[in-house]
Amino acid sequence: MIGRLNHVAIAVPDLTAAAALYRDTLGADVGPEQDEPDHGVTVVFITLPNTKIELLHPLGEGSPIAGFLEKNPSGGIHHICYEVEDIRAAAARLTASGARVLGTGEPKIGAHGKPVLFLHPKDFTGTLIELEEV
Ligand SMILES: CC[C@H](C(=O)O)C(=O)SCCNC(=O)CCNC(=O)[C@H](O)C(C)(C)COP(=O)(O)OP(=O)(O)OC[C@H]1O[C@@H](n2cnc3c(N)ncnc32)[C@H](O)[C@@H]1OP(=O)(O)O
Ligand SMILES: [Co+2]
Repeated sequence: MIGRLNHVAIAVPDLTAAAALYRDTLGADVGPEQDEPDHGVTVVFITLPNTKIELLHPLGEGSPIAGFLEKNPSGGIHHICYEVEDIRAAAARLTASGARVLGTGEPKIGAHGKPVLFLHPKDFTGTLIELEEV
């Protein structure tokens, strides 16, 4: 069911500083800041030869990553995103296996304009998993 690793997301306390670190210190290909109000975050994508890094910062009230940054004030790896061919079939299979699909269970459109869903970290070895339909 899961395919390629689409991205690894890092929550950061200062998005501009983190983007500059990847651009200037690590010499990476760093994209622009992208507000994603429907997800309560601002993101910056860093394109690597074999996958992407997604820098995340809270946007607005009630951001789903605010609690994570309170617990990890320096930032930290927030989630990993795997690609799937059919996100609704994947969600149904996962729910049937007893895993929790977060939110309403309906996919939202993510930062790449594709449907995404999230799986509860407590069901997957303490790791927040995002699925993106490609
Ligand atoms: C623009 C879209 C973009 C894209 O790629 O397209 C994105 O990726 S958007 C990313 C931001 N959106 C989300 O993360 C949505 C899904 N996340 C959530 O719904 C919450 O973050 C949730 C429910 C996973 C955690 O929320 P919160 O921290 O407020 O809840 P709790 O404190 O009750 O946490 C429960 C339990 O889980 C542990 N936890 C929380 N976050 C993580 C994490 N990122 N990785 C691992 N574990 C996590 C937390 O410590 C609690 O554990 P406990 O032992 O009970 O203390
Ligand atoms: Co993501």
